[in-house]
Amino acid sequence: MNSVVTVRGLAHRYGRYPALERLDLEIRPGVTAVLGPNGAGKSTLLGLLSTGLTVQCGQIRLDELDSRRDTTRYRAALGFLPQTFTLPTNLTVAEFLTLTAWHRLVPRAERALAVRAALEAVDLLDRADTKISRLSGGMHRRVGIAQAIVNQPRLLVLDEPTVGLDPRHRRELRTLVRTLSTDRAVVVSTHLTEDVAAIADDVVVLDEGTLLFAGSLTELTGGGIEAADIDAAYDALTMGEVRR
Ligand SMILES: Nc1ncnc2c1ncn2[C@@H]1O[C@H](COP(=O)(O)OP(=O)(O)OP(=O)(O)O)[C@@H](O)[C@H]1O
Repeated sequence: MNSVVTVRGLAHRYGRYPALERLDLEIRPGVTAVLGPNGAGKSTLLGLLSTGLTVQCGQIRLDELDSRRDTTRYRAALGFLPQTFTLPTNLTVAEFLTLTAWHRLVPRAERALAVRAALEAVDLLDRADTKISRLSGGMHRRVGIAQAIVNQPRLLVLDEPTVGLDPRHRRELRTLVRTLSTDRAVVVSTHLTEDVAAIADDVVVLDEGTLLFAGSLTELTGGGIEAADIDAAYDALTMGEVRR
C-alpha cells in the first residue's frame, strides 16, 4: 500500500542532547502506534510530524508535501490532538469548530458541512450549540478529536489520546480511532499495549531516540494480536534481546 508519510534521515536535538537519531519511516493508511519507554522520543517524533517542532535535519513528506518547504499546505492536510489541550470554554462546540476550520483553510462555503461531519464522526451533533464549559471530560476529548478532523486530514496525529479516560470512554475512543483510520494515516503515541492491540495496524518502537522496530503488528509479535503478545515483543525489543 502506498505510504501517506515518508520520513527520511530525521534527527532532532534539544541543544546538544540528541532526542531522535536519523529515522527512516514509511507511514501507511491505517493506524500506526508509536511505542517506547519514557524519553524514547515519541513526543519529539509527533511534534515533528505535527509541525509543532521544526525539522532540523532530514525530511518529512505528507503525500507530495514537504513539512518544512510546504508548511501551510502540509498543515492544511494535518490534524493534531496534543496530549493536553485547553478549549475555549466560552464558545459553543460549533463556534469553536468553525473557527478551527477557518484556521485550517477549509473554504468558507464548505465550513458548515465540515463542522457537521466532524461532529457526526465524534457523535456530538446534538451538542453543537452547547457551550464547551458545559461538556463532560469525555466530551472534551471528543471535541479535541473533532477539531483535529474538521479539515478531513490525510494525516491525523494523536498524542496519548486515551490517557485519563475511564474504561468506557477509552473503548469508545479506540472504536472512533479505528473508524477514522479508514481513509487516512493515524499516528497514535501510547504507553498502553491494550490500545495497540485494539487499534494498531502498524507499530513503531523507539528507544533512546533510535528506531527499534517499524512494521505491522503481526510482524512485531510473530502473529499474536493480544496485549500480552505485544508486551512480550516490546520487552524483548527494549531490553535488547532482539534488535531488528
Ligand atoms: N524541550 C526539551 N528540552 C530538552 N530536552 C528535551 C526537551 N523535550 C524532550 N527532551 C528530551 O528528549 C528526550 C525525548 O523526549 P520525548 O518527550 O520525545 O520522549 P517521549 O518518548 O515522548 O517520553 P514520555 O513517554 O516520557 O512522554 C528525553 O530525554 C527528554 O528529556
